Amino acid sequence: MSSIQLTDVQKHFQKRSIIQNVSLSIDSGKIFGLIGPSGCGKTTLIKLIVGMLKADAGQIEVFQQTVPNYNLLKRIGYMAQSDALYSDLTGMENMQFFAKLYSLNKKERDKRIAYAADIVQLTNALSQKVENYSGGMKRRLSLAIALLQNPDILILDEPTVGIDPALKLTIWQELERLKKVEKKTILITTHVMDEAEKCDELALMKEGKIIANGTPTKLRKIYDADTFDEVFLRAGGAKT
Ligand SMILES: Nc1ncnc2c1ncn2[C@@H]1O[C@H](COP(=O)(O)OP(=O)(O)OP(=O)(O)O)[C@@H](O)[C@H]1O
Repeated sequence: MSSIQLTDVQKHFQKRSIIQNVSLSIDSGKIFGLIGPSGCGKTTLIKLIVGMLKADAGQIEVFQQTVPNYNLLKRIGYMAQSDALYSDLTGMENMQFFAKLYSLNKKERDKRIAYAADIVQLTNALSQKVENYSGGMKRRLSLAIALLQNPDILILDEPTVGIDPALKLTIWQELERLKKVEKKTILITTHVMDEAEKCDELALMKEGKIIANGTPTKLRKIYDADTFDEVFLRAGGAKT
């Protein structure tokens, strides 16, 4: 069953067509990767799914409900590409703020904050002000906030940028666990080709269109490529 369904979605910015007739179905309980060159429209597509942008044409449904829909907000955890954090507050204060926004009660709040901080290994840094965090720490805090409300769908825009390989591994292990054990649906954008390999399904975007989709194995076959770097380069028209 699909959690996210897009039908002929279009979006323009100042008469420039950014998303062109995109149709896509994302199954429940899968990790779905959106890949493609910088500027191809991945973030725009994600913002349309979250309901932060309105499509000019087409239909977007999440759990069979048309987006935007207030009831869906609680069911979607969204991690944006640019961190939306309060830099003069501590990590803990940021987490508390968002947990209250999601209407979690005190007991749930404490439990979810402890869980999310542990996953991104920020427990010991929660008393520091965010203005003193490194770029990677801010990304980790943003990811923790997306995990806070225990959403059915996690939408993560380049979640592992600036995060070291060991922690990246931990985060991927948790994403796998969330998928397998908690049956979450995870939509992720990435430029990192070894992460693309870890997704169950992928959509390859170019200039606002989805030019191929399927499992990593299928995409490698389509582009007659051994690695995902090759898929990416060949899809972009590069001669390899
Ligand atoms: N609010 C906006 N107004 C005008 N143009 C925009 C706006 N947001 C995005 N764009 C343009 O839309 C195109 C797609 O941008 P988008 O951020 O969706 O790409 P992306 O694939 O996520 O890129 P990256 O991988 O670099 O994050 C770009 O050319 C960008 O400049």
